[in-house]
Amino acid sequence: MNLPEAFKEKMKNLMGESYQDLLDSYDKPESKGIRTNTLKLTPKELAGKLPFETQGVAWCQEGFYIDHEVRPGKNPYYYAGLYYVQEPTAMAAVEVLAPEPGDWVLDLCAAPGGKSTQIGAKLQGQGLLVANELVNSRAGILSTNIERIGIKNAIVTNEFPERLVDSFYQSFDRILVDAPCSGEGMFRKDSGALADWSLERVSRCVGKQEKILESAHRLLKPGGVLVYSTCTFSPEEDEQIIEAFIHKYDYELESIELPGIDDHGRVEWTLNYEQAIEKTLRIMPMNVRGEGHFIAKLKKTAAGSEQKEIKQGYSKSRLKKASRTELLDYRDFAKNALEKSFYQGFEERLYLLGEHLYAIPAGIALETIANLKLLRTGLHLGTFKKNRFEPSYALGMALKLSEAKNVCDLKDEAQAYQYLKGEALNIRAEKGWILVGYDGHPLGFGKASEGMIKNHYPKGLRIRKK
Ligand SMILES: C[S@@+](CC[C@H](N)C(=O)[O-])C[C@H]1O[C@@H](n2cnc3c(N)ncnc32)[C@H](O)[C@@H]1O
Repeated sequence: MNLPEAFKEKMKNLMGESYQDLLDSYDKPESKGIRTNTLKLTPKELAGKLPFETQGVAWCQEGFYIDHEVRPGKNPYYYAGLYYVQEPTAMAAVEVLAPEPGDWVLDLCAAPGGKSTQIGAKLQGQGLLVANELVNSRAGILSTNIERIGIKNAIVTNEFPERLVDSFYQSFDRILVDAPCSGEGMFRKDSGALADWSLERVSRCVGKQEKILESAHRLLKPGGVLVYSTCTFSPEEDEQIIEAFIHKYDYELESIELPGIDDHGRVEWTLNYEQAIEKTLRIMPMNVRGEGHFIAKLKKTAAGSEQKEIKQGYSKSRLKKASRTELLDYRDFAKNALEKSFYQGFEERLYLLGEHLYAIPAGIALETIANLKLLRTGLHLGTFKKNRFEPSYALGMALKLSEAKNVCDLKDEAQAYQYLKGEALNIRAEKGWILVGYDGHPLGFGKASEGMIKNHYPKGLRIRKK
């Protein structure tokens, strides 16, 4: 691999004897992985269904290595949201974050959503996930991934991290900062990171990371956990930034124990020889089957001294509580198409954004999020069209087949592709909205009439060919 000279020189100076091992690792094939979506099934159930070989990932019970020839995005189970395609070492950061059902969790740099979907699965629908992404086009992809995985309790924002502080000052139990970085650990996998690399880029990344971490500090509850991760080797973006952070704010570094990874941050790569840096984790590609990462786990030991109140922006919000009459068509749909056990829990949390109906996550006060640029405010249930209610893709993916009254569970892969391509299905079913699934898991909605199921799979997601 053609590595930049300045990078090689820097790593040679830092790594000494093990430098050659790092160089050799670039000639090995990249590792590919998938992670089970435990909102839908167990790892064992998934492995039993897949048409390709899998091998467990030591540090993530839900993770599997797959052969580098396999194309996991080309399988109906992928579209059914049964797994997320994720590089195995990238699964480690959320294992360290270890969110629990009921937690309020913020993923500050979230797109395309590998770690957010992992957090969403660990929350099991309880608590709150705020997935934030600064770049608008990337935030759209994040939102679609969250929908495909079937996460009900997530808000997707498209903001500078500091803009979240007015709404969520010291609100989160756990925050992940999977920072934008110089990507040195991804050179094998991502030719863009290799082409863009320079020493100046490393310095620019440090500036961004410092700002993001400062916002994270203001957003985290006292006693809360902050996990910082990068996919780069440069000490400026790893050990040094964490050393400076714990010297500036009241945090303690916590030791990280992950099966299969036993390498730590280098105290000798810091500026002030902070011994606690040993508690951070380095994932180096010559020691582990996967790409390079750095992870630090920090506990906030004292409250911030700012006297900050959550801003009230309710009057500016376009989101409004839905009235009884506005909800008539939705209620008709819900009664006829869904099991009560699915929808009764969010009856009091129904909000309208224009013609779109959302069930916002429990515990969120509208005034706290009113001023934010929101891409998804919880579970998008559907859209009112000329006094009709049309269920959304997100709703289809958040349901179990057993929670819909009218269901067509396809067993044939060719028929599943027909649906995913946007074609009508020649199947006779009870008239009305019907949840179309493949092998026990939803793919999306259709509408049955006269011996046909009309396709309602979103146009933007349809696949062109098998
Ligand atoms: C390493 S990627 C995140 C990957 C993601 N966590 C995942 O697992 O799929 C970093 C993200 O930070 C975003 N970003 C770039 N500049 C940023 C900034 N100044 N503040 C916050 N996020 C930023 C990038 O657009 C990118 O999506």
